[in-house]
Amino acid sequence: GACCSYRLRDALHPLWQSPLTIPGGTRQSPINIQWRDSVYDPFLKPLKISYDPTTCLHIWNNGYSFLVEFDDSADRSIIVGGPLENQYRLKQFHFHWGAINEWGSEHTVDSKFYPAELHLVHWNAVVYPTFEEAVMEGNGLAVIGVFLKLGAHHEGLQTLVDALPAVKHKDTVIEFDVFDPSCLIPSCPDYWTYAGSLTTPPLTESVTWIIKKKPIEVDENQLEAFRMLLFTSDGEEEKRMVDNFRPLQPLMNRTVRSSFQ
Ligand SMILES: COc1ccc(/C(C)=C/C(=O)O)cc1
Ligand SMILES: [Zn+2]
Repeated sequence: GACCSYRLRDALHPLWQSPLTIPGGTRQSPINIQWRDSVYDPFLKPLKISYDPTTCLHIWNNGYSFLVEFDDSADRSIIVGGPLENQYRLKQFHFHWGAINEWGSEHTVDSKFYPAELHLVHWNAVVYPTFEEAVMEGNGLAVIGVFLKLGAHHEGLQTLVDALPAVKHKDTVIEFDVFDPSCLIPSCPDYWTYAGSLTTPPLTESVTWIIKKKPIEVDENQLEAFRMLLFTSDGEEEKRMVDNFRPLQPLMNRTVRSSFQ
């Protein structure tokens, strides 16, 4: 008789019970950045970062990471230049990290994981009226990725680390009203850039990624502070917030460009 066709279920990721791969996705993130395959683009501009520390609002444990959110009702904290055609407004930043220092970043460089990765999420308020709409558009978002490596104590990060016990549980928030995220971005101007996606649901293919070549250094206590956060709400059985990174996605028909030779 007619053989029945089996539809393989999309592999589900334990963290968010959503498919690991977006059906038909051609520009998913994160990816491995093979340094020797990246192409130097002399037309790439320097990235210009202008943040107003007083736009900082609060820190929120959303059950997947901790987000530091900003007032994006005006062009007060913006980035422009680099691969971008418009200026983009800072909305929030967050991190991804591992249970141990051997892994934790989302992107890898020549298949090497860093213990953590910072994402500064910006949206194109020149073209789109709201963040939610920009999330759905190919040129809607720009995310700066910064690798964290184990090393010296990071003074600027410590003010953030000191606030984390107050957002230990999912859905807790603490006011955090002056912070300049540019202290978390290496002064070295070198970056890679490629067209990709969000790495948590809705996983939309709306991100111009700008991945800084140089990592920042943080110490063991600071990484451990991330690992004492919880995925779970107060009163639930405690699950440590660790390994909140998405698996690597296929490069498909994409080129990673570098701003440096
Ligand atoms: C509209 O809902 C959204 C949820 C998450 C995100 C981000 C910014 C995800 C990520 O960082 O991968 C955007 C919109
Ligand atoms: Zn992220």
